[in-house]
Amino acid sequence: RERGRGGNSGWDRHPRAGPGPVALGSPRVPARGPTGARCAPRQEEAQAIDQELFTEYKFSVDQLMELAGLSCATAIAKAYPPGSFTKSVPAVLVVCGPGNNGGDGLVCARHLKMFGYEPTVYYPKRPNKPLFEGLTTQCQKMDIPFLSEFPAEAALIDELYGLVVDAIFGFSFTGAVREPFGSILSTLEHVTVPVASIDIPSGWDVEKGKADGLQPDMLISLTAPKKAARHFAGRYHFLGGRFVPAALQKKYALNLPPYPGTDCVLQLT
Ligand SMILES: NC(=O)C1=CN([C@@H]2O[C@H](COP(=O)(O)OP(=O)(O)OC[C@H]3O[C@@H](n4cnc5c(N)ncnc54)[C@H](O)[C@@H]3O)[C@@H](O)[C@H]2O)[C@H](O)CC1
Ligand SMILES: [K+]
Repeated sequence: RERGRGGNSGWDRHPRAGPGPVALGSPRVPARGPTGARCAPRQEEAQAIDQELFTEYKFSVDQLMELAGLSCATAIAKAYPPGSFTKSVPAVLVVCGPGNNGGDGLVCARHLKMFGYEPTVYYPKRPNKPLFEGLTTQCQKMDIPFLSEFPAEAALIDELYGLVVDAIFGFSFTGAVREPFGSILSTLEHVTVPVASIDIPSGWDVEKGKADGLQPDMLISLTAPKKAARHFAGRYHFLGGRFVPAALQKKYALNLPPYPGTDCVLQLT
């Protein structure tokens, strides 16, 4: 399947409410919306908002991760409904990293299973913490397989799966990619099935992006699109993580576009 190039999502210049289902293969053109919005947290700012949600607003990580992962599965179901897969089953490979982005991936995998997909998880570096152990057990108890090795060839991923979820790194990624994630990302850069990245395309500098790095077909920005999102050129850009209280949005001048109705995601492009 050819991966779309929808152009820069332009969310920072033209944020909008963009409800409605998406047909695979029909890239959407960003609508013109109100200008002057500023919803591009820098890396430290994204981390500060995250911390404030925990320390001042007394949310727990589990709560926010559940909402983040649910947003990701919901956005995926809108862009790639199970019936749009060309394979006999809607098989999805979810690649999870060592931090909270990886936790979002585990939650996303669980909800994808609930939505009728056949997710498989690859989770090579598992933190020794009850939260991640619990999320792993939940997936295992739901008959979600965990791979013991990453497929060596991109072609094998293309053959077995119709979609890859990139939950390797989020807003705390810095420096050069360390193994085993360097090899994993090199393989993922060559797959032809769509890649959906959670929060930030893994391996990208959180602010500057990475021109020769992973180029996902979908980006699900959580809380607010990060600075690097302006370099996203895939077809689908969604906003998820509808949990930032109005006062916090105001404090950081996030100027987020309104979510439609009771939806937990908003399509930006
Ligand atoms: N407030 C929200 O919007 C929420 C966002 N969530 C998600 O959490 C991530 C950020 O999670 P965090 O644990 O801070 O970091 P990461 O997952 O990005 O990664 C940290 C992890 O990665 C390792 N690491 C860092 N750099 C490298 C490198 N160069 N090579 C190899 N490994 C690296 C580091 O050691 C850590 O182990 C955010 O993006 C959202 O996806 C939460 O779900 C809560 C709500
Ligand atoms: K990611």
